[in-house]
Amino acid sequence: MTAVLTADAVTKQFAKGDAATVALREFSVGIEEGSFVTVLGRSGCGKSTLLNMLAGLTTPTTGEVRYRDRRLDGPDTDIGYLTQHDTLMPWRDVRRNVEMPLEIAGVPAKERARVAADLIGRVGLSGFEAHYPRELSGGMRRRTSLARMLAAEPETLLMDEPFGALDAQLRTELQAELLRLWQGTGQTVVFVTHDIEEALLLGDRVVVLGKLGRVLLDREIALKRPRDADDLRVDPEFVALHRELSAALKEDR
Ligand SMILES: Nc1ncnc2c1ncn2[C@@H]1O[C@H](COP(=O)(O)OP(=O)(O)OP(=O)(O)O)[C@@H](O)[C@H]1O
Repeated sequence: MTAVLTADAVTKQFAKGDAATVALREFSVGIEEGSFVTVLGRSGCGKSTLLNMLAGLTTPTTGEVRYRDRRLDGPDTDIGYLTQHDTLMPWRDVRRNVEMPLEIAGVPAKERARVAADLIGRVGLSGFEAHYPRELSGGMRRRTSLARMLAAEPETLLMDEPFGALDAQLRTELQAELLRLWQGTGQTVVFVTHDIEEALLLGDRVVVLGKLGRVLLDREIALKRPRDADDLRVDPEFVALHRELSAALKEDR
């Protein structure tokens, strides 16, 4: 098994005036190529800080992050990042938002339009190409962001509670869509969530974090795919895993 993305004893400390906050202490992980890893943890345990470091956006205070055989010390076009909050350009419509990474990469206009149309269709937004972000619902904005991230064809996707702000029904829909889009691509995904069910529904492996990013549990999830949220809830294997993860989270008081 090859780890494509690794964090080796990373510590992140933020300084503010004379005070310092440690967000993550001596954290290590190896993410296998092609796997879907969910990182589960309570608010404030350092999940976003970790993802920012895996994205090359934040430099660790000590330790290092490596992508393939190189040290990551800045953003990398092989790594896509879907943040918690919308970062769509308000002055660009859906099509032009999705085309943005392709524009940056210098892809010719015709090819950009073709790729964007295909992705917009795949995330279920056909007919909304000319809508601006303010004219879309929260779920549609998330879909646009997802399409924009996929347009760059990153090998690795980092996702920070991307569906956290959505209602339960929409969330289930987007989780299913994400799995559909991911399956068979060979892309590596690191998906951060504070929701046990989401972590189990999506992941091949769940890493449970406690305070300061302490690894409370690192568990393979062998539940059969495709996974359906309604079926899973009554699956004894899922129920047992849910209990195990819930106990791990409680352990960290
Ligand atoms: N830029 C920053 N400056 C100072 N402290 C920070 C900064 N970013 C994060 N922290 C601190 O680091 C800790 C971890 O924050 P982080 O956002 O990584 O947690 P999280 O697990 O993603 O939380 P949530 O689930 O609420 O988003 C917190 O104590 C936070 O206050």
